[in-house]
Amino acid sequence: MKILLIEDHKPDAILLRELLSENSTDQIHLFHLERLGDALEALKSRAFDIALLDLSLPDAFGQETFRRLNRVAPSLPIIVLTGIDDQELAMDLAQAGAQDYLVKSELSSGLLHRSLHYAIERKRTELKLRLAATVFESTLEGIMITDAKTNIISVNEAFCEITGYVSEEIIGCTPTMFESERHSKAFFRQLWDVLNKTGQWRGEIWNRRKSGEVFPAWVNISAVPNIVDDKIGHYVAVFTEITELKLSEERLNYLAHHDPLTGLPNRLLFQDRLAQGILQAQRRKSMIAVMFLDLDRFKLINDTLGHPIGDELLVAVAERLRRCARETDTIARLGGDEFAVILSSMAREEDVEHVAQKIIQALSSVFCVGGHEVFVTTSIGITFYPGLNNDRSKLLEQADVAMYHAKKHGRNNYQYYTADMNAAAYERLMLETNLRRALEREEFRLYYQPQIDVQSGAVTGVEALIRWQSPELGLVSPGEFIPLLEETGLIVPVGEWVIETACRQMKEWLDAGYPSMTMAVNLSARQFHQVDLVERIAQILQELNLPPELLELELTESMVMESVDSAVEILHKLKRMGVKVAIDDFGTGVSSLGYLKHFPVDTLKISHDFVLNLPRDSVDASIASAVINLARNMQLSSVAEGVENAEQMDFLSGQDCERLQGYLFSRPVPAEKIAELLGTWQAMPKKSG
Ligand SMILES: Nc1nc2c(ncn2[C@@H]2O[C@@H]3COP(=O)(O)O[C@H]4[C@@H](O)[C@H](n5cnc6c(=O)[nH]c(N)nc65)O[C@@H]4COP(=O)(O)O[C@H]3[C@H]2O)c(=O)[nH]1
Repeated sequence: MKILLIEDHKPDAILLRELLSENSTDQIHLFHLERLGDALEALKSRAFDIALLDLSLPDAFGQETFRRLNRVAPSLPIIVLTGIDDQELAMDLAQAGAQDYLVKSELSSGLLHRSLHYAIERKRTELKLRLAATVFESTLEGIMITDAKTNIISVNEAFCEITGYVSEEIIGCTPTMFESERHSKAFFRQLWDVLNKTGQWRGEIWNRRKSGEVFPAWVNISAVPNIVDDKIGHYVAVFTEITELKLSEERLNYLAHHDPLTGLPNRLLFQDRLAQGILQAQRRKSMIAVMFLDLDRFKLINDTLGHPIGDELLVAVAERLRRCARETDTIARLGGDEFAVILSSMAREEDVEHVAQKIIQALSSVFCVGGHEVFVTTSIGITFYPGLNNDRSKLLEQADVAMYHAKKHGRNNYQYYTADMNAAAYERLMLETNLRRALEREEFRLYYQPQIDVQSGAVTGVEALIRWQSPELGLVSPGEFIPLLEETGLIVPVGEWVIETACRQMKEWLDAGYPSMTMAVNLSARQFHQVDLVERIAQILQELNLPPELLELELTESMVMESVDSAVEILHKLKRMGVKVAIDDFGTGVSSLGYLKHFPVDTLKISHDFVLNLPRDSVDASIASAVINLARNMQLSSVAEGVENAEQMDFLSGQDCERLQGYLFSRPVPAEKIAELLGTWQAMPKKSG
């Protein structure tokens, strides 16, 4: 024990030293100083367990002596040494924080040792309590302490702040004063059960503030046993208010289920409501209707007036739609300009007709958006549950298919899903529906198949071949969807996308330092006769700063023969621009060789139908060599496609076909693979011979 003795009276100091050394079980280190100033200085560099302080020193006297020492060392226990007449003063000092006082004339060794131990212990407890009180008052968590009967005996400042009461209004009451009525009796029963069994309960409780507002808090309640009998003496509840947390949780939840633009439920919430609606319809033996709406001409408005106006229009449409349905119905925005409605608990099918008409009517009046007056109409598809097909997962699809029927029926009308929209017709319609969206959703991909120059064995060109990466159907080949694109006219925008994407790709390869190659792109009949085709191509090439001769457009004979005059005109325009033209599948069509000389084309492409059985099939062999010869004589290039084996390759290169294309060299592959191929191909030996 390290003791600081501050005593100027030498005999007293000697006496104390002697008493301390008597009967001591502790190791005593006594550090004796006669002046307070010296003691204060010593405290700066040394630590002591306790101080024994005489109140009359040469440089300090009375209460002041204690106060100065206590101020400098507030955690040091101090025992005051007094004379017999100073007892009153000593008691005052005990009040001010001294741990004990000893009358010098009454000192004994035992008393001194007991007092030292007691003083040190008391100071330690006092410091601990003071720390606990500081924590209690300064913590951000609200703390409430009750007795065993749940009468509140203490609350901290934070608790008052959270609840809005002052402590006097709370003390003596029970926690029921905060009840929010958000929890059942069973909830509290279980809380008490757990608390009494385990001594602790943690969870979320909604309470009520003085203002009446309810708020959520994370609460940790501990049962504190009495020291004496180990029975529960107090309950301590610590409250962390989580209103902010709850709000952000609710906000996140809202965002996950709503369309941020219109505030309407999104597809996820729609599906959820649909599932609930179906269950309810089953229970109540009632009916629900699902409507699928798409705005006619929205894309046009969006493209011409810009996206911000398009967005404004969607918000206005959502608002009008909201007014057409009841509280219990759901109106959702599925994406883009597509909306869906669930009409719940319908008594009769005719009710839906009424709503559909109301919607058409509501949207038919002019919209004023961004200073523009615009008109939109809507096509609506309707289906029912229970209905023709009780497959719940197909309800939205059925309404979607019916909506396309409405579009086909001249838009601005509604159609019910009917049985004849199923099976093949349904499949086809679904395909069409999905194809319509594929471009917007960026589901088309271009694959590239290399063309090998027979002379050098190098890749001198690629053919761009479209694929559709459909989320529902997987990777679809063009044979399955090009005819439908043609039929619906969608081939025009899709074809333009193909040209642009292929050109961009070529530019990328050139910029990356690969040798320049021909990019062959298929054109469809409808695209070929598109009025601004040549201008569009010129624009794309110019924008990308690409040499036009690197683009080779593949046409079929029938496309050119369909209307020869206009075809010749277009071909001349392309020729003037410098773009190359190949006749695909040459020999399979109806072209008269006589016409060929009028057509400014650059390449004849031999169909894989003729390549397939080379060289054994003598008819195919003579057609293939005739086409190659014809090309050579007319100074045209020749390409054979569908080369799958070495015999075919040998025959064709033997006939001096210029370029070969087929699985023997590579299947059509994504662009990255071509880059890889180009890296290795140049080093490959020439294939023929
Ligand atoms: N059996 C066999 N087949 C081979 C071999 N090498 C290549 N092929 C396939 O033969 C087709 C050649 O294209 P195509 O005659 O222009 O015939 C194309 C073309 O007419 C059309 N097409 C493809 N992409 C487009 C496009 O972007 N626009 C238009 N309008 N039509 C396209 O779809 C047709 C089919 O395209 P794909 O399915 O990609 O089929 C491609 C290709 O994958 C081989 O060694 N053996």
